[in-house]
Amino acid sequence: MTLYCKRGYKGYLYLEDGTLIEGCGFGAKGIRAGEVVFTTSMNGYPESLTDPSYRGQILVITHPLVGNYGVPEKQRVEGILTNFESEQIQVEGLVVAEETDPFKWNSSKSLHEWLLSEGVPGLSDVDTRSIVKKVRSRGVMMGVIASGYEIEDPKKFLEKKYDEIDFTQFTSPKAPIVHLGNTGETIVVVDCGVKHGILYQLHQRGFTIVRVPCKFNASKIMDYYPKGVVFGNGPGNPNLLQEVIENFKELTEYKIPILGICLGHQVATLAMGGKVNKMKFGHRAINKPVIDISSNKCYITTHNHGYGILSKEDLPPNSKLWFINPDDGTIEGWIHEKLPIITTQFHPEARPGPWDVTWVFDKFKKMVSRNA
Ligand SMILES: NC(=O)CC[C@H](N)C(=O)O
Repeated sequence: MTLYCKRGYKGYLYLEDGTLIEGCGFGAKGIRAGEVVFTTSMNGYPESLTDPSYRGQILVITHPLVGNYGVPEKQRVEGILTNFESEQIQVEGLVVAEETDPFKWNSSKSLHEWLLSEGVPGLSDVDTRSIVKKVRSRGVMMGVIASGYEIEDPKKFLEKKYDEIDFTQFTSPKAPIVHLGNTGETIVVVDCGVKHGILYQLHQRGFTIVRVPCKFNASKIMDYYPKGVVFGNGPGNPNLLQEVIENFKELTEYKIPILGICLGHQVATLAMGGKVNKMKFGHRAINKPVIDISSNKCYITTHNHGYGILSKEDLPPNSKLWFINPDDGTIEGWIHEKLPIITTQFHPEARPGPWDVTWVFDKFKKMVSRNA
């Protein structure tokens, strides 16, 4: 059967296990390598594609039709984006079953035009379910995506392994960035590639936010006289971030309230003596259940992680299990018993996803005012 490609060019996905998948190219013509991961989110592609945690990854969206509500114009509150998670597309490439032109009044461009304008290759008209089945049974693997080109020597692109690259060098700001609030209280956000959804939740609670480069040390952080510190999400393998882990440890000497989210939760775990390991294929979706052990309530939450605390034995000493994932038993959050530290592996800010757990930010605010 001949493939009709509406953008006029073909595309390919090569998987590390030797599989070659042919489809249609869209977005920018180009070839890129990355770890192939999938999300089962039904919506929220503007947020997912701009989430810096996806740096170094080729994202497969399992929802069968992507692009129908287009791409909005950027909107901001006090410099914080309210409808994207960062300034640019972060994924290395995008794979979908079908991409479509938009049918929405506030769309400024199509998914195709957006990828084109940002130089990101897309692949459509492929069986995304077969890719997911492979990734689920073999575990995540590296891949090469090509749009408008054939992949002649895929191995050439696969010399570097995702787990060995510190992607925060691409996603962390080079100098501090300030977003003013109205309470006079400052929170420092250690920004390894923080989602604007996290900044927005902090801003809504009145804090002035100082985003500092990922590797800022504890005394430089304390120079801002913060009331609390947030270690946010970010890309790649947390075990490579020794400097950030050391800074976290030093910061605990000040006994300042700390909230760790996703990569921040992993850094906190490693700093406090726990273990974080690679998962087989991770959690990426906007409908993942977590159980709050303290209340026995289940919440539906947003996830995007490929590493995690895989069992209770890997929790840091002196920490109390807070959230657990009932699907696979992995740890989704802990509370320190002696220091004011709380962490979540999931994303309490959602974006995209349900806002069931934004109360985690209220809990952090209470910790901050108790400490004031
Ligand atoms: N969203 C995140 O912060 C992801 C953390 C880490 N890069 C992981 O994949 O597990």
